[in-house]
Amino acid sequence: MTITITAFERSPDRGKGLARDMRVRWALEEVGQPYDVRLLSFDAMKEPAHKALHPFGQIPTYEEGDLALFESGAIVLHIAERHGGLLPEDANGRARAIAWMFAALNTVEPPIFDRSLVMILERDQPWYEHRLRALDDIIRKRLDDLSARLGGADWLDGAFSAADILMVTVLRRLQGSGILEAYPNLAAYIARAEARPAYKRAFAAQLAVFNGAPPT
Ligand SMILES: N[C@@H](CCC(=O)N[C@@H](CSCc1ccc([N+](=O)[O-])cc1)C(=O)NCC(=O)O)C(=O)O
Repeated sequence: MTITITAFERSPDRGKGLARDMRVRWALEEVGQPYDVRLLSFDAMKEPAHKALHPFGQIPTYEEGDLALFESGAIVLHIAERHGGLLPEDANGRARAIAWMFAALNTVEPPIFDRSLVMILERDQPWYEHRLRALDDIIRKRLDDLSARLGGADWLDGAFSAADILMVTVLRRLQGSGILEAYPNLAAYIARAEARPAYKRAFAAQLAVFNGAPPT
């Protein structure tokens, strides 16, 4: 059955793969599932047709037969549950991987995403510098603990999993901020993930959209 996801017609991240369709593309590439993409303008996202799929008028969404999903984390989990290779077979390992998925989106991503928003929307506000420093302190606390837990491991908990897809897409948003340089094992973790063929295919596909070329 055809899988269709939604993505920005023209991503504000200028093809850097920071929009949240990237994690869905990556998961689909990891499990070898072909997919179609419906590209949406900002205005189209707010139209009734899309809001019937996504109550908040955002991307990504995922459609397959009579299933329609929103929330990139839930979509990645669905892909991992429907296809092998992204979650451990054993029940405890699977539960731990799902805990790490929640950790990526609930514990690590919020201050990092807020930092992006502050830098875009609040740069001219009197509180900007203080707010940015406060967020950087929270982010460093999270990365201190994540770096200590990862140590010299390749992936968060044993084999590569859906949790690594989410965590790496969260951490990539810090590239260029100067924060990751203090965490060589996290930088190596991201590079390890970016070297995966499935990651490269997903990244190339979203970049092709930004460059206006039809993906090969
Ligand atoms: N929790 C939801 C959040 C979805 C979401 O934030 N979607 C964003 C795009 S990805 C977030 C995002 C936006 C921009 C950049 N960027 O780098 O420019 C990166 C990521 C969106 O549709 N925004 C339009 C709107 O809200 O009206 C999920 O994980 O799926």
